[in-house]
Amino acid sequence: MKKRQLACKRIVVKIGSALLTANGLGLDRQAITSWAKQLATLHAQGCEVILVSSGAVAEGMVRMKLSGRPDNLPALQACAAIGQMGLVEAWSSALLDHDIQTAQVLLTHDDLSDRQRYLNGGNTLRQLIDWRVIPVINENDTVATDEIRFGDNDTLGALVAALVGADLLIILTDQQGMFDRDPRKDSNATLLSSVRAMDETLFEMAGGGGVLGRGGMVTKVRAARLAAKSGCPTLIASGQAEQVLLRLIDGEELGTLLTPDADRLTARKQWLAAHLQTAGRLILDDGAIRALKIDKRSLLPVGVQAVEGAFERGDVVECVSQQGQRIAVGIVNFDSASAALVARQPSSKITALLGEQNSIEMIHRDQMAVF
Ligand SMILES: Nc1ncnc2c1ncn2[C@@H]1O[C@H](COP(=O)(O)OP(=O)(O)O)[C@@H](O)[C@H]1O
Ligand SMILES: N[C@@H](CCC(=O)OP(=O)(O)O)C(=O)O
Repeated sequence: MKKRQLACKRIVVKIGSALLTANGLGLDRQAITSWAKQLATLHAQGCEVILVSSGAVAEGMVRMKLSGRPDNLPALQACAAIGQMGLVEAWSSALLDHDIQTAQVLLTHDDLSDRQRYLNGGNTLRQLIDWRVIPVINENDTVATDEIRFGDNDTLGALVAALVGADLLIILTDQQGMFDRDPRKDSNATLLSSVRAMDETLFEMAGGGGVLGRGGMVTKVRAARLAAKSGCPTLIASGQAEQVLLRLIDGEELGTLLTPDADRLTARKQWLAAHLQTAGRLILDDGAIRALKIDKRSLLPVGVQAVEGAFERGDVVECVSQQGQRIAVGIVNFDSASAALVARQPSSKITALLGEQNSIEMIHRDQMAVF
């Protein structure tokens, strides 16, 4: 059997409302048990898994015995708050059966567009991953208004994949994958096996969602394009297919693969180069250059000899050798004054110098492009 070659050390798995909520009858606990078992197998194989799970509103509706989705915002948000309890409880107990801890992470669009909160969110997720915890992420529906909401969790999944530098985004839904037209409307629709995420014609084939889902295939294509910009491929597949996650990770040609045009490193470099102006420079010693170029590690303050320019936490800075040779660019975790204070200092001294910090790295590996 032909197999796909996919990197899958760090994966984001998004499970949609249409799939999770057993046709509007509340959470499908049997399905959750099955996905949790597959996630546990991947976890045991050393995979780092981040889950983006919808279903709060649908579960809230069932708990409140509502026959339809509320059409006013406070009722919708209240439903999400009620249902989110059931959602995290279901995932937490299903994964705990495999001795895996979970963490609830609720995000809004604002959290990921503000550079400080973007960095904090990324650092927290990385800490959870390092502790081998599976984060269970959803939109923070109780505070999200139209201006700040993602609306669908496909977009959230893609932004999380970019945030943590995932190797792969898997979107599980109620169809076998992406078809050349909506299979719900046309039984002659053909399943696409592999496409370029940036192919514009995909939008002509992607339709809207069902009663329970929010975005349909359009938001999944948009999500795949967002993920592709950070070099991450997306798989869209049926959550109902037997052992779907294990088979996808094994490379079986299930569902639809949406491929990025550039690999992760190139994409990250392009993104850093295109979107952000460098605001300052860090002069590195030889040990730090070796750590970045050969050991592929994060940049620690101890290897920074000097700090040039005025920058804020979250700005992009250039890392250069003492001879001025460009080594890397990346998003810095300290402002220039703090960076100057901790430069040349061991990590153990950082809290004493700056107080409790969200991160002790000057630039995290995931936020850096090395030349
Ligand atoms: N080209 C297409 N291929 C597959 N599904 C499509 C396509 N266009 C529209 N859809 C619809 O998208 C739906 C899945 O999206 P959605 O209802 O938002 O689910 P989810 O909650 O899983 O995100 C499918 O049930 C299908 O009707
Ligand atoms: N945040 C919402 C999910 C939004 C939603 O349904 O998105 P999707 O699964 O992409 O169709 C909830 O938990 O109900």
